[in-house]
Amino acid sequence: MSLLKVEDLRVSYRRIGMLRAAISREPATFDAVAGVSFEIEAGKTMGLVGESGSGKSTIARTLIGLKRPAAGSIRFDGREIGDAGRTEWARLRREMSMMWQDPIGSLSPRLTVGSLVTEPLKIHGRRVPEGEAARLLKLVGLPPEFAPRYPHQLSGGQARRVGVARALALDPKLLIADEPTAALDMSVQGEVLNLLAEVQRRSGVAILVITHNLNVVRHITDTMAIMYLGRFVEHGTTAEIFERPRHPYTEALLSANLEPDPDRRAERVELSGEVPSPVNRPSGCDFHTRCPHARSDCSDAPPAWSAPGGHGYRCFYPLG
Ligand SMILES: Nc1ncnc2c1ncn2[C@@H]1O[C@H](COP(=O)(O)OP(=O)(O)OP(=O)(O)O)[C@@H](O)[C@H]1O
Repeated sequence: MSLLKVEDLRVSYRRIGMLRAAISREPATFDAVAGVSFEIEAGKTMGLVGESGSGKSTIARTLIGLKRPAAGSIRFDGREIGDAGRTEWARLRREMSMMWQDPIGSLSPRLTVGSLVTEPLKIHGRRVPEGEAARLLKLVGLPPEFAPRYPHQLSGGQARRVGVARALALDPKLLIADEPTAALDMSVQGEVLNLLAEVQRRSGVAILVITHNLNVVRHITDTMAIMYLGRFVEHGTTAEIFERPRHPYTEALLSANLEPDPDRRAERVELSGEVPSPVNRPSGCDFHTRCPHARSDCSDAPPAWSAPGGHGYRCFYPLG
């Protein structure tokens, strides 16, 4: 059974310029997430990939209850949570935890590492057992001597480790990691990804990784989805998508992000044009204005979602 099941999720924001919208009779809101469906099984890792503004953080904020869905369903551990009230969220926040971007900035500068990692227990009114800080630090490969230090005394990689320890303090079922390797050197990036994989093996936590870095996705995820303008353009197992991308946008991202493979994808696919805004979607396929393979009818109507054998994509003319 899936731990998290999201169906046709829509999340909207108010447009800027309400008065203009009112006069021109445009809708007052726009969909930053426009009908997204996915599942994550217990103990598995999914990657959510897309350029800035594609809606990744909006999905994360909705999953953890900071934003209400406009429509659709979010089932977590068998229960609908899209309409959960305050009391239920108090419980859910113990079971879903979020690792924010910006390792050092997201840690309170006045608390020691020891207090930071045990703080979630205190917030949820739990007793902090003797030696708990040392146990949590050990879980993320830091010695107990780190407990009295302050965030500004940590390197980027150590701050990430403290972020992971803090996120695991309440033994959550789902961990949402927003750009877990941002601003880290390549070698430290690898360490943090290995740490997440190791922590998952030991605790069985499911992980949703949000990133624009395809190397991160390739390294640790089982399944992945590629977002464009608030919709999935492709979704499937990570192995399948890397082996055989079907959507031209996925192909372009793969060719831009990864070391070129001399045998297969030697050519880099350059995308032309600006990323459109979800406030003013193009007609037809969202991607046709930048697609190197677009044909004249791609602007007529939006393509439907096809999912032969479970590997889904949204394109009239998928790659072979
Ligand atoms: N509070 C807000 N009010 C209005 N529009 C917003 C708000 N937050 C985000 N948006 C818009 O919603 C869309 C999706 O933004 P979102 O931050 O979810 O994208 P993202 O993929 O997470 O980007 P990034 O990688 O930069 O964090 C964008 O068009 C953005 O401008």
